[in-house]
Amino acid sequence: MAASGRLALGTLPRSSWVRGSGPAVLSRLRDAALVRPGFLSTAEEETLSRELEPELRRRRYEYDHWDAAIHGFRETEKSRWSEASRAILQRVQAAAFSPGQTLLSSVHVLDLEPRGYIKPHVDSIKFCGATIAGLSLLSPSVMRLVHTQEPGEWLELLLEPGSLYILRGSARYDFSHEILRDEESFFGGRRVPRGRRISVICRSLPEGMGPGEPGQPPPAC
Ligand SMILES: O=C(O)CCC(=O)C(=O)O
Ligand SMILES: [Fe+2]
Ligand SMILES: [Mn+2]
Repeated sequence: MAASGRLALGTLPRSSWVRGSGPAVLSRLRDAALVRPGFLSTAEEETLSRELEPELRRRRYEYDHWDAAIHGFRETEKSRWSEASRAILQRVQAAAFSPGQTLLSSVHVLDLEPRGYIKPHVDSIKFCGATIAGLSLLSPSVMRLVHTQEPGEWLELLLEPGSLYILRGSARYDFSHEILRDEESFFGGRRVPRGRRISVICRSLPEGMGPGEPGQPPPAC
């Protein structure tokens, strides 16, 4: 049963979802890089994918931008949501953001095809604030964080469908993040085969920028 399966997830240790180069980085990022497996019920996953599918299907997958961080993707910035999806996004906001943080008014929806992947990057500090929170749908994937100054320091997050990840503070500013391509998609010794993955990403505005001010962020963050 899906419901009992989801409950059981809560009893598994953090090491089932988060691996790292060592205990120091694991402990330092304990509150900065989080995964909440089973954050979405299967009904909520279906609500989101049903709503997103028609909008995504109108777009083409993009490839081969030599300087682009993301390959094999299509995306949209969505600001109008059904009531059911708004309730889900409110749960994300409550789980990931503090009451003082303002969110970008549109939510970033990214559809990676099975061969699609995201190269290491740090989200623009000009357009995105301290917190990034993402829901994963359809396919599991592995997100790797690598310290931008100390490449030996890394963390890997196993992102199952229905999970929520949160990157904030040091994990967001001092570490790059990437989504591994299918050939490299392992969580420790465990192969994590990549299929099509949709992510729904909420971000805070840079501190001191109001939601209605000029200089709204461009789609790519
Ligand atoms: O798909 C994700 O969860 C992350 C996407 C990402 O890193 C980005 O758009 O900057
Ligand atoms: Fe990113
Ligand atoms: Mn982006």
